Amino acid sequence: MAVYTDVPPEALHAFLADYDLGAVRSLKGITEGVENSNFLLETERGRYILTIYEKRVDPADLPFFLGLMEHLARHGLPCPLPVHARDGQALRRILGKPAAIVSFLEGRWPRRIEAGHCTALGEALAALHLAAADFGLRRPNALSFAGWRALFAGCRGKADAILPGLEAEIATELEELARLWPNDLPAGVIHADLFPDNVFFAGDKVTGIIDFYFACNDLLAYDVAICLNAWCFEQDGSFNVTKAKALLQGYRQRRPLSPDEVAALPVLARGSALRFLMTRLYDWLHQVEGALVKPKDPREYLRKLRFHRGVAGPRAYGLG
Ligand SMILES: Nc1ncnc2c1ncn2[C@@H]1O[C@H](COP(=O)(O)OP(=O)(O)OP(=O)(O)O)[C@@H](O)[C@H]1O
Ligand SMILES: N[C@@H](CCO)C(=O)O
Repeated sequence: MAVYTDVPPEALHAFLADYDLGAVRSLKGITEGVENSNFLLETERGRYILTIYEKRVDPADLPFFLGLMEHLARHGLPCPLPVHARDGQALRRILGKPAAIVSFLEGRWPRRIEAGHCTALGEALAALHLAAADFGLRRPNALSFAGWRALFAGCRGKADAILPGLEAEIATELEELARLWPNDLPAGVIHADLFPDNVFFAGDKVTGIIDFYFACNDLLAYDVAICLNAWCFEQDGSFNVTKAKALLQGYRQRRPLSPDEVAALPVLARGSALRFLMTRLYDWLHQVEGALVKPKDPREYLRKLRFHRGVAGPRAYGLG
């Protein structure tokens, strides 16, 4: 459930008075998502999403996120287009909190992932990387090594309650990855959280890419590795090489991967698995009493991490 802020009609009317969106038809809270409050807003002009940014998003990052969505949408990517108020600003305030209105995107995220979704996803991801190449703002990845170490420090002495030996395993992994991490691969703006619930489809066609609130500058192939983790494992934990092959083929059709990027995939996939293991572990161990959001299982990402640690090389992902 992600509606943390209640919007009384008077507040909505005062807020919308600064836009050219016509009269309000309805405002409905959207229960999916966890970070922000999202509403489906219908006005005389059409359908929009109103997002109120809650505590976990740093307001200083919002110009990057909104600017990136606008840049990508203007380059033909199916991303939310921020709506500017009459003063020219897309980032405004409602009830004392930062807020923005963006265009509504059609389609549904896939509940059952097929290889065809993975091909289209790969193409869309490569298109995003290419289109973002001339985006002017920068944002370092807060969830890279320093971020992982900070999360780990916050879990010290508690991780083994989830699985005996987990703390030592993470400590070793952090050390190994720091030693193996490639620093000279092509870098640029990445989405960094392109999970199935952030990609809308109509059939096999991508109609929407949302949730840019982890986007940042990092290695482009790291974004591919995030998608391998999020899209190519089955419910029973097995890795589906057909889906991985489809994803990589789709990506490479638009943006070829260099031999060094291919060779680095197992390490990047380990790092990406560790990133989601750490955020999930932290959230699991710091659950707020009475919170409406059920934390996601960190063990899913531990299993993925172990899989990538065990692969002999990039051939495991269907690359010849
Ligand atoms: N532009 C859009 N068009 C259509 N639906 C949208 C759009 N943006 C968001 N939604 C809907 O709102 C839901 C929540 O959005 P989102 O995933 O961005 O929430 P969040 O709380 O910011 O993120 P998180 O997934 O990290 O918790 C989505 O699953 C989708 O149903
Ligand atoms: N996609 C993340 C949560 C939101 O960023 C996860 O599955 O852990």
